[in-house]
Amino acid sequence: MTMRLDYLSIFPAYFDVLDISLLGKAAVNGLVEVHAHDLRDWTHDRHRTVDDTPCGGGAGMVMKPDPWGEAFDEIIGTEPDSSVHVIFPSPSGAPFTQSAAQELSSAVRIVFCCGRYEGIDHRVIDYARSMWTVHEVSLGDYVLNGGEVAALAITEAVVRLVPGFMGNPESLAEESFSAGQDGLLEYPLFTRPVSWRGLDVPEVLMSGHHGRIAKWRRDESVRLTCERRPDLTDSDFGVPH
Ligand SMILES: CN1CCCC[C@@H]1Cn1ccc2ccc(-c3n[nH]c(N)c3C#N)cc21
Repeated sequence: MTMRLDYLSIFPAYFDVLDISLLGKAAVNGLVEVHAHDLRDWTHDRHRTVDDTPCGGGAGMVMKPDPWGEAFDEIIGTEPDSSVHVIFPSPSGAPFTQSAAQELSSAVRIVFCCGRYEGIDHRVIDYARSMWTVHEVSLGDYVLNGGEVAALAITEAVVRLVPGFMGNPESLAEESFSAGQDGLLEYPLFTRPVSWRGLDVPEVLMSGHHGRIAKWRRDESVRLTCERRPDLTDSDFGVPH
């Protein structure tokens, strides 16, 4: 089943990058289908206006609802369909998580609505909620200038989980935040040369003793998680005292 991805933005060129790397290969293999759209194509004035001053006053400009509605009609349609997932990146959205990426990886259709200025007229989101499955999500607790970078990050997190996308699906199981890692951060990685600029690969990893290697890796994951992400340690991971 091909996953169709649509991107609505006043900077559609942001999504040209999706033609390269693994994502480009996935498109070639028919796993995903990518369509980027210029929101200004649904304006009707000479200046192709997409914004206006905020009702109630305040700084900056707000994105007008009209172009979004007309773009929705043409790109998605005018009939409700809960199988269509519409994503609004927003600093006030719910944190985007690996489990959200996992859920979205089985979607047949995802439409990214990339706002700019101060944001999008809220009625656009309300209308979308009445028609499709809407996700207002945030990439993290910092401010970007628009939703495009978030849409790209979410795309990569989702598409890499689509069955058939990754050459070796087993590699997904050992990653940070994946279910198989018990919510722990990934352990440190090493490869050859064994000694580099006076720095050596931990001896245990060269021992060939799989049990000891597994214990070292688990201990390192617990140590790193306790140090860097105490918020993920909802229980005592048997932290070595
Ligand atoms: C700067 N400007 C005035 C303050 C409010 C935001 C606005 C810019 N802006 C407009 C649309 C839009 C969408 C997402 C984000 C965003 N920022 N940080 C995240 N984690 C984001 C996500 N995901 C920012 C956006």
